Amino acid sequence: MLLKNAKILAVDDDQDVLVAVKMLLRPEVKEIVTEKNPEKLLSLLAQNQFDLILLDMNYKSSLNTGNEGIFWLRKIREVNKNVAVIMITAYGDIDLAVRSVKEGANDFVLKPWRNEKLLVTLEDILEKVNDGKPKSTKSKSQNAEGLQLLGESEAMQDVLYKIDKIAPTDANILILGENGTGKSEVAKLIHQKSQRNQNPFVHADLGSLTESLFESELFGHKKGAFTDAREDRAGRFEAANNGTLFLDEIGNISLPQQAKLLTILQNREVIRLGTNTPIPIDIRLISATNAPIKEMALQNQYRKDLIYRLNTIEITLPPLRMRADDVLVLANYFMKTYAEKYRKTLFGIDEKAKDKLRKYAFPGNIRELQHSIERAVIMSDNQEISARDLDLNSSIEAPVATVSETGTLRIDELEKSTILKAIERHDGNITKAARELGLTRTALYRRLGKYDI
Ligand SMILES: Nc1ncnc2c1ncn2[C@@H]1O[C@H](COP(=O)(O)OP(=O)(O)OP(=O)(O)O)[C@@H](O)[C@H]1O
Repeated sequence: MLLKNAKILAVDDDQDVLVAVKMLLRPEVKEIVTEKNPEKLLSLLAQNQFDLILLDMNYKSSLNTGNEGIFWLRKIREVNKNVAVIMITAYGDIDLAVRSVKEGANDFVLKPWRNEKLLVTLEDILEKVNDGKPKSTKSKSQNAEGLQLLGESEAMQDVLYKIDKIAPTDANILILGENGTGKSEVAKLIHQKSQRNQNPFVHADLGSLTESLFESELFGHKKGAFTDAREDRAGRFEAANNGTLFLDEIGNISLPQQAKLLTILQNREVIRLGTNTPIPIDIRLISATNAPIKEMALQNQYRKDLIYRLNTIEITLPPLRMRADDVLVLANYFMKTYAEKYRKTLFGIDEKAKDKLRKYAFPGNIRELQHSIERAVIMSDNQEISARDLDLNSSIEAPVATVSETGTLRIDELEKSTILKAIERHDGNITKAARELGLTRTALYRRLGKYDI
């Protein structure tokens, strides 16, 4: 169906939103009806044949949890399975919005929206509903540049869907997840799907910066500002101007560093070391950490105001052991990639090897799986990877064994014991232990510090 033939209902208790929708849609559609009170939804549906409903997720009169939106969505679906429903939501409710799509909404738009974007969304949905194509817009995992984020598990599909929705906005994003879960890949994908994709994507690993290097790396310096400053140099913030700055390992910085970072983010300008001239910066900020920064904030180890700045939208990447559906998908993908690299003729993974992979807890997550499969491909003499080719640390098979009485995974314990065993196996050789764990040496050293090993 074409937008100009559509009859649309907009329900929102914010009169300003309704006026804006009316002004935008009146010249574009056959009819636009607006309603402030969601209680009137059902009678409106009984009297009219709407093609599409724009439905707010929050109504001020009731609890502000967004659940009212889902409540009304269900009511609509009880009486009409076909009408297209687009939820209107704020950044803070994005998880609920993703849930609403599972509950039968066709899509959601984030407030405040760009008018052209809203019109395109409406056109797309109306066209799909009319064509009888699947109602919800399932996420594509690959972008134009070919960066591939695989994952068929529900958790990963949610993440991919969220990425599609938030990438075009300029909102700051905080990515949480254990090591090797794909945080850097997600950051790159968001950049590539954003409107800044023609501009730089700059990665700054804060975990590997010493106290003295922190400022000059991030903010730049003037020649002579300190002993080693042999020439003027732009920092990562400047390098990322008009593009995206990815601050990795954001949980690993000291309180004074947090304060400096916060100032830059608030002022949106940097001052190179050794100068007094502020340089304006226009960046989209993506940060990532495997540290529990919200808990750290409760113990005053992390600044709440910085978390607030970094975190307009949060994406949590689940550990691989919680995404059983993805293990074999990823394993097959890595097998093909490495078979090509090492010129091996491999057609698959045999049943015993699959079983071994399914049972293993993967403390190093996707990175560990990737390294294990690379090794297996090199080791393999047959046309399939066999269990023998997979050198997994059998002592940490069966993740159930690590579940505590409260039902939560004791990840730290699991991680610590895995590290200790790897170091023991390699007679204290950190490089070899790091390789086995699928970590960089720096990352392993950080963990040694963390666990007092
Ligand atoms: N969904 C995915 N599909 C395919 N490959 C993936 C996926 N996620 C991660 N990878 C691969 O797994 C490896 C680890 O990913 P990445 O470096 O993004 O993890 P990370 O969470 O940033 O790790 P760290 O916290 O240690 O920096 C990379 O080689 C990446 O290409």
